[in-house]
Amino acid sequence: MIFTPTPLSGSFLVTPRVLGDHRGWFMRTFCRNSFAEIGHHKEWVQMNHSYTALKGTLRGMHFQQPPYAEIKLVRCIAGAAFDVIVDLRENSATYLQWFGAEISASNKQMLYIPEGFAHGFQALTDDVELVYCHSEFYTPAAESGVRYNDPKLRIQWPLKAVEISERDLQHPLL
Ligand SMILES: Cc1cn([C@H]2C[C@H](O)[C@@H](COP(=O)(O)OP(=O)(O)O[C@H]3O[C@@H](C)C(=O)[C@@H](O)[C@H]3O)O2)c(=O)[nH]c1=O
Repeated sequence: MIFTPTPLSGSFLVTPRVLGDHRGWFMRTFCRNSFAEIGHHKEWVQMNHSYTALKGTLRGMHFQQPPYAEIKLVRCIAGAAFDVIVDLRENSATYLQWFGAEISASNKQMLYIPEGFAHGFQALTDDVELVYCHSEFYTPAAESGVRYNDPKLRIQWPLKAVEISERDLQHPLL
């Protein structure tokens, strides 16, 4: 597994080692020993899976408030997505900066998102499926978000945003 730091400290693009043979391929998507290299020691307590039908659909930007802040490990298993994180750690040198990367079923990359970040994505194809590992339980009372088009963030989404949920349109501006 290769951990490539993003410009936002503590977050990584994770490239699994794909072992191919005449049957197809095999890869490890999480290993406690490998992830210890980047200081990950928490347990995953929830795994989620979402399906997004239409290209251009945007979900985010989501996070949970402390004490339910969570680490997420996001992987795309069908289609492709532009995955985005925003650093919301007030004491961070990259506070309010964003980072985005294409994750897809074909590049098999994952994004490791520490606590203190908002996360969202835009579907780059129809029929996008994401799977998530979470270090905290879903806690509706702690759910929070920032607006995908907040002028203070100026996230460069690759496509016109469509099919945004009512909740995501209502997130407060920074
Ligand atoms: C996240 C979540 C949602 N739900 C419910 C709430 C709602 O009825 C339905 C759909 O939820 P949402 O509209 O929040 O789904 P979605 O917009 O896909 O939410 C996801 O967005 C991306 C960007 C993330 O980072 C994820 O952590 C998660 O917040 O599922 C759960 O039951 N458990 C969960 O863990």
